[in-house]
Amino acid sequence: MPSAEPAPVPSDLPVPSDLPGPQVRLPHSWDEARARAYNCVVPLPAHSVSLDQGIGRILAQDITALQDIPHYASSAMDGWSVAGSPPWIMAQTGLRLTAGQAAPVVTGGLIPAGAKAVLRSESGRLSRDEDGLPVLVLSESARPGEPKGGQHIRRPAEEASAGEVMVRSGQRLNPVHIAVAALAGLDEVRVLGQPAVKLVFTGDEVVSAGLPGPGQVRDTFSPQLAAVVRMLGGSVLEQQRVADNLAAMTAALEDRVEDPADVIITTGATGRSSVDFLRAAVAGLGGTMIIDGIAMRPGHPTLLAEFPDGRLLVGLPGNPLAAMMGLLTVAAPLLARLGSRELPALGEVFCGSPIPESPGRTRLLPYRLVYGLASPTKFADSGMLRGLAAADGVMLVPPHGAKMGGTVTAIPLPWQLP
Ligand SMILES: Nc1nc2c(c(=O)[nH]1)N[C@H]1C(S)=C(S)[C@@H](COP(=O)(O)OP(=O)(O)OC[C@H]3O[C@@H](n4cnc5c(N)ncnc54)[C@H](O)[C@@H]3O)O[C@H]1N2
Ligand code: MOO
Repeated sequence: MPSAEPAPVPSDLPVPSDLPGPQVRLPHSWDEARARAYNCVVPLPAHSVSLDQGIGRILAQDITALQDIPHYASSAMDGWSVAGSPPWIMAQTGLRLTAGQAAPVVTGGLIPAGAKAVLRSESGRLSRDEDGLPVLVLSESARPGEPKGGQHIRRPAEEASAGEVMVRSGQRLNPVHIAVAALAGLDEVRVLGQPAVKLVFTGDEVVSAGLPGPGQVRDTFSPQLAAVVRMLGGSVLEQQRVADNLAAMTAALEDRVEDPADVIITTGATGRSSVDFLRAAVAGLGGTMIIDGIAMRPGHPTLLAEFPDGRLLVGLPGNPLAAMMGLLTVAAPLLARLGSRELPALGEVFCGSPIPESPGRTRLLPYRLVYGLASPTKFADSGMLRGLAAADGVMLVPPHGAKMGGTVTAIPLPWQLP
């Protein structure tokens, strides 16, 4: 007898589409999802790091000179510290000079008290006076009037006075700023918090080298995601591949002391079929969904969840372009807020071709600017990357489409930002 009940779905097979098609309303519009990702967290606290760890970080406190820089008068030339007019007799090193005395000095060396100038070695020569005593005289190559008062002496506080601000808070620190911090007398700098990110890639069919066989695909995430996450302000702690099963994903998402990530970004397994185990792993670890599906294409399965210990998870779809669009929509604002930065600015472009409606979803289309007009690139299906590689930005086409010549919002690409 045929049963009235539907046949049970074997647990190892994908459930046929209960994923959102055009008829299913996804919980968040693109704008809502982006705002939610920014607003669901607070900035990580500022902290002190050693100077070498400070490069590239954003300064959370002015760098102030702890003493005068330089803090003593020093010579800018190899030669002699001198007082009064030539000839000079040699004084004992370390003692105060009186008029008519000189003492040898090297570049950077301490200028003795009483010295009025430095005579560089080319401009002086050792000689003897009428009594046969050694004296320093001007050489033939000395310039007229040399040495002038204060010549070749680096005065104290010439570069900064004690207490003077040398680098302002808010500055992204380059290597020279770090050298200035050392000059100011600091051993550490206080910087804004920076989210630490762990990347977790799924896909048993994914191969990381060579040519993939039938049913396999070459990994397009590990070569690029860490770099893009860094451009978005995250520091990448590690990248990990996990097998396509619940236990492996659960283990990768568990909190570990040796792996203190603020944010975990996963790729793949975002579908709602029984083989897509990401949601099950999040639920099993007591996680809460903050964003579970976005009315956008590609990238609609992108999710954002929070674990009970405060760690965040961004789940990106496995399709390569969809993942990048999820990254720009959810990870970019999340990392910006955690790192105390503004919500990344959006731009506007003029649309170079009419784009038909697509009810219920925002389309994210990589575009190229041609004569000032933005035209969608080719090769921009969800599973492709060529279109994004060639793009000048990504257009946000609203559900009702766009007219040729009309303005549309555009997301700048992280690798094209100044
Ligand atoms: N019945 C339905 N099926 C699917 C729907 C739907 O609405 N109904 N949506 C499709 C869309 S849209 C997306 S996006 C994907 C999301 O799938 P997952 O996040 O579960 O991703 P996977 O199934 O693991 O992989 C999808 C695709 O991506 C390839 N992939 C994965 N990792 C990599 C990598 N490192 N490098 C290159 N390519 C990768 C993987 O081989 C698959 O081809 O679901 C659709 N299905
Ligand atoms: O919309 Mo899926 O997210 O095509 O890639």
